[in-house]
Formats: sequence, structure tokens, C-alpha cells
Amino acid sequence: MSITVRVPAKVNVQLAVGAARPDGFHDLANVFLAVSLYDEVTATPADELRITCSGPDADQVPLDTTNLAARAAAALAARHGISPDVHLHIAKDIPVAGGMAGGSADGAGALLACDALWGTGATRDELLDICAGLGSDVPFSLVGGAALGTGRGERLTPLEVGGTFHWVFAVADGGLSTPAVYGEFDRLTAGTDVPAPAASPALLDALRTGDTTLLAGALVNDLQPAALSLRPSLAATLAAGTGAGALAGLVSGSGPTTAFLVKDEEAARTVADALIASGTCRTARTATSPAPGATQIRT
Ligand SMILES: C[C@](O)(CO)[C@H](O)COP(=O)(O)OP(=O)(O)OC[C@H]1O[C@@H](n2ccc(N)nc2=O)[C@H](O)[C@@H]1O
Ligand SMILES: Nc1ncnc2c1ncn2[C@@H]1O[C@H](COP(=O)(O)OP(=O)(O)OP(=O)(O)O)[C@@H](O)[C@H]1O
Repeated sequence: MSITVRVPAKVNVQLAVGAARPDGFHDLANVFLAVSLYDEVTATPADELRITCSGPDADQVPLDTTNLAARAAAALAARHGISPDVHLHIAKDIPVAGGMAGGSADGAGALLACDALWGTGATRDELLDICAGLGSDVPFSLVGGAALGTGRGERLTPLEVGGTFHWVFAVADGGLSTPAVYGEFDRLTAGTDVPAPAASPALLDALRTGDTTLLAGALVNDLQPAALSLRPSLAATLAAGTGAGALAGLVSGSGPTTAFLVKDEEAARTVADALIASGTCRTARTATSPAPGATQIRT
């Protein structure tokens, strides 16, 4: 028997970042939106914990115990006093190290798949607690939809979304390290008074009413200057997307993927084609949001 779970990528429509905390993390007001790019994690009984990965970026994914899917299986097994013997196959479609929480998606997917395969019967709260221990973005990968993440982003409040939003994602060559981008944020803001992060009422309104134009005006990512400082070529990608008719563009999370909000599906195709033709990105993908969280799709 195998269990397959499908898990979405995310874009941060608001990422407000506070000053570094004593533990090295940053307090956030992190408005997550799940988008319709998915990884699939399949759990099959095996004699030992083993990870395989397929997809265009598979060679960039670690197959050892550092893989978030392996860590999720080990964490669930440890809580229930069983051995984490399972083969986890990741069919990867989410860009790797792109700021779209691909590794987090695999962690949440593995957790749900192993819980079903092993019959551990973990409660939702237990799953969320394990997710938070794996990484700040992992709880959101489990719940999907839209949510405000506070603390380091792991404490979630679900948000209402009143419509469908259309996106284009420009995938860059090579990744950016999340700690390096937060480190650059610290360097750029050193000596300044970093305000406490707060969710923007205008942005929450735009989500609630499903108004694309309002959302375009409210998109904000405090990590964008840091990502641009580490990868100056992203400015040309942002200009290419907005020049091609996107309503707004921003760096997705810690980057280097850039996200463009567009009016509808037709505009998404036009902007994606223009981004590819501009030569300022490796490829461009279209997607919609919100998307559901981790969901079992096959037994
Ligand atoms: C940039 C975002 O993707 C936006 O959603 C997240 O904040 C990053 O979440 P993540 O990849 O799950 O990050 P984690 O695995 O929890 O942490 C990796 C590293 O990122 C930095 N980090 C992460 C989250 C946070 N609130 N403050 C931080 O400073 C820390 O250096 C940390 O050691
Ligand atoms: N299952 C996984 N898939 C991809 N990368 C993984 C996985 N497990 C661990 N990693 C490691 O995590 C690093 C970041 O990968 P990931 O795709 O999660 O980045 P990201 O999308 O930028 O994350 P985030 O948006 O949460 O900051 C990779 O370079 C890789 O070494």
C-alpha cells in the first residue's frame, strides 16, 4: 500500500519583518497565500528510511536525513516510539530554494502521508506542532488557503479569501539561502529603528473581497531589498514582468523567484511568455490562488 499527498507552494503577499530576536529568528507579520504549484509525496512501506526525488530540479534536492520529508517522518516516528522505516518519493514541481516553501511542502506532505500509512492517528494540533519544529513555513504548507503567520511565521490565523487570484512566477537560475537573505536584511537595517511587524488592513481587505487591483497595490515584502542586494539581476526580471502588463511584481519570500499578480488567465499567459522571451529568468509558471493545503490524493 502507498499513500500520496499533494502539497502547494506559497507566495507571501505581505512579509513584514521585525528586528532580529535573541534566538536569531525575526518576528513576522507573514501573510501566506497557497498557490496551485504542487509537490507530491508518496509514502510506501520499506526496511529503512529512504528518499527519492523526481522532476526537473531533482538533482538539487538532498536525499539524506537533512531532507525535510525525512525529518518529518523521523519526528512523527519518534513521538510514537516506532521506527521511521518508509520510502518517501517526492515528485517535485515547486522550484527548489526559490522562496516558495518547496522543502516545507515536502515536510508537511511526508508527515500526513506517514501518519496515514503508519496509522499513528496524530491530531491536527500534534501535526501542526511537529510542523513548527521542522521550520517556520511548514505549518502553512499543511493548512494552505490563506493565513497570517505571526511569531517566526509558525503561529497561524486562517484568513478569508473572496475570489481567485492569478499569478505568474519567474523562476531564477540558482537559489538564494533563506538565512543569508535574513542576514542581509539585518545588515541593511543596522542602526535603524525596525518597527514591530503588523498585518496591513488594506491587504487583508483586498484578500477578503477578492479584489485583484487592491491586492496589487498592497503587496509588500520587507525582504525584497535584501534579495535584490544579493541578486541585483532580479530588478530586470521585476521590470520585465510589470512592463509586460502585470499589475504588480514582488520577490516571493526570500527569493529569488519573483511573483507577478495579473488580471486573469489570459494576462498570465501573456506575461509568462514575455518573461521567458526577456531572458531575465530561467522559466515562468502560471498559477492561481488560494490552493488547498496538504491533501491525500491517492492510496
Ligand atoms: C522567508 C520565508 O519563507 C517567508 O515565509 C520564511 O520566513 C522562511 O521560513 P523557513 O524557510 O521555514 O525558515 P526556517 O527553516 O524556520 O529558518 C531558516 C533560517 O531563516 C531565518 N529566519 C527564518 C524565519 C524567521 N521568522 N526569521 C528568520 O530569521 C533564520 O536565520 C533561520 O535559521
Ligand atoms: N524536500 C526538499 N526539497 C527541496 N529542498 C530541500 C528539501 N529538504 C531540504 N531541502 C534543502 O532546503 C534548501 C531550501 O530549499 P526550499 O526549496 O525549501 O527553499 P525555499 O523555497 O526558498 O524555502 P522557503 O520559501 O521556505 O524559505 C535547499 O537548498 C535544500 O538544501
